[in-house]
Formats: sequence, C-alpha cells, structure tokens
Amino acid sequence: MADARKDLDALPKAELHLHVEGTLEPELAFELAERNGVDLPYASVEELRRQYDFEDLSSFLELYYATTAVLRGSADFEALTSAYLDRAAAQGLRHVDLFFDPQAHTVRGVPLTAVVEGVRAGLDAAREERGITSTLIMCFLRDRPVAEALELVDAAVAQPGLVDGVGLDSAEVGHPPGLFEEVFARARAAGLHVVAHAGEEAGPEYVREALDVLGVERVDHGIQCLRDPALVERLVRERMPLTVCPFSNVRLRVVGELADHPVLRMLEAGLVVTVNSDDPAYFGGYVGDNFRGLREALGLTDAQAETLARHAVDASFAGPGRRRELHAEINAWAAG
Ligand SMILES: Nc1ncnc2[nH]cnc12
Ligand SMILES: [Zn+2]
Repeated sequence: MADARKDLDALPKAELHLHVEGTLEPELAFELAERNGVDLPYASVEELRRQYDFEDLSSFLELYYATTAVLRGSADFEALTSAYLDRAAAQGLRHVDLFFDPQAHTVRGVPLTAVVEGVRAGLDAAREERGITSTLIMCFLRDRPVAEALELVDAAVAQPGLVDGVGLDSAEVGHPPGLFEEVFARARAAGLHVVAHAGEEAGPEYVREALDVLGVERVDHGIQCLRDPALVERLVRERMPLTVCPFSNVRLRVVGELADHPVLRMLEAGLVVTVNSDDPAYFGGYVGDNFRGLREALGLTDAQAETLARHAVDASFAGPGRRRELHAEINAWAAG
C-alpha cells in the first residue's frame, strides 16, 4: 500500500478518549470477581466475551455497568489502570487523558476516593516506570440526575488536584448537553478542563450545545457533525478537536464497517480529528489496533497517521513542555 510502511505501534501516541472501565478484559473481570466474592452471571471468560455483540450504545452500556461490579477497592482500580497502560504502552502510548465514571461506582457504595486513589496509583507508576504522562477526567453520567453531577463537581472543586477535568458520557439520545450547563459552569470557573460526548448517536445539535452551552475544549466522538455542513465549517474554523473512536463506532453500529468510516474524510476536510479506543476491552482493540485497522481498511498513510498523532498531542491536556517532547518523539518516528 502506498506510503504505509512504518511501524504504527512505534508511533508515539496521546490517547484522549479512553474510559478506564472500558479496559476491563474478561480475564481480569473474573480474577477480580473471585478476589471480591462477586458473582458474575457468566460461566467463563469465553461466555462473557461472547456477550460483546452490541446493537447500539445502550446495549453496550448495560454490560459495561454490570461488569464494573467486580471493581470494589482501590487495588482493583490500580490493577485495571496498570493493565490498560501495559497494553497501550506496547502500542506507542506516551500520554493519556483518562476518563472514569465515578457514579458507576459510588452508586454501588464504592467511595470516590478509593476510585481516584487506585487509578492515580496506576497512572503514577506508569509515569515513573515508562515516562507515560496523564491527566484524569471525571465523567458525569448524563442519564442520571443533574443533582448528582452537581454534588460531584462540588466535591472535585473542593479538593484541588483530585481530578484535572470533567466530561459527560453514557446514554446520549434524550439527554442533551444543555441539561448540564450549571455543572460545567462550576467546573470551568474552578479551572478544570471540560469535554463532553456529543454527536456519537445523537445529531449535530448536541455538538452545537456542547460548544455553546458547556464551552467544551474538545468534542468526544462528534462524527454526526457530518450531517451539518455549516457545523463542520465551524469546527474546522475553530480548530475544535474531535476524539474519534473508529472501532467503537463500528461495534456500536454507528458506522457500518471500518471501510465505511469517515475519519479520513474528516481529516481531509480539515477537521482536527484524533484516533482513540474508547472502551478497548469491549470493542476489539487498543489505540494502536485502531491505527492499524485504519491502515488495513482505509489505506491510512504514514503521513496521515503522523497528522493524527500530532493532532492528539496538540489537543491533549499535557502541558506545553510535554507537548513539545511528544512532537520531538513523533519527529524521530517520521524521520526513522
Ligand atoms: N462510547 C461511549 N459513549 C457514551 N458513554 C460511554 N461510556 C463508555 N463508553 C461510552
Ligand atoms: Zn466514550
């Protein structure tokens, strides 16, 4: 294939759309279930994996929330985070802005501090041992009461350093971004980064609302913007990053198959697209797998891969010095 020769796993990558709960591989789920005395309603790893045939976002979320039941204490969250970082490091991960869903755990009686302590321990170890940098983004479940999100954002604001930013995820249709205006206003006022899922299954109007009402710095997914040329023009003009997740879109039937995925057309249209894995344990691969999938299905060139990697660095919440280092690492890959 023309201009596609380099090792994509060696391309230094920043991942900007990664739910740590979505990295729970069936093997670890069973291990934690046993450790914590949690009964998983599946006989084996294979039987659990066989459930990974989703009709849409909601059918995925049902299983995703159910399997989080095995995560109980901070050691479980540390093991989960470290397992993700091991796998992603082998595919070139150098920085991650990592999402977690506190309400998926607090509703089961797991304290927020246990979740954050465990995830941070995994992130800190990866920084020391591998030089992988990170930020932590707390996502609100948009299909739960706004009052819960307000409580969480107030807790985050009261503990500076607990998290670096906030996001919005879960079942999208019927739960527009505007409902969370006050939550995001409080986060922004406290200097937290702000992102939101919008335009994954719901239409371009959700993307506009995320921009205009929530003031987001990036749009997670955002691919439904393609239904609105004026919105695409605006996103290009404003250089608004979109964290696109190709494998996820195929598995959740937002896109027919990978060969139909619009990510490279979006890139050519001038959109600041990035490639991410979303929930890699459920969707068939990690960030490097997504890049390699795009090469196989769409003929992603080395030059396009480099551009995608640079977009992710520029759109990341890594500091300016770290972003410069990451660009230098990409320069070395491109020159190699
Ligand atoms: N792709 C996705 N969309 C919305 N919420 C999610 N939570 C985990 N993955 C998600
Ligand atoms: Zn997501």
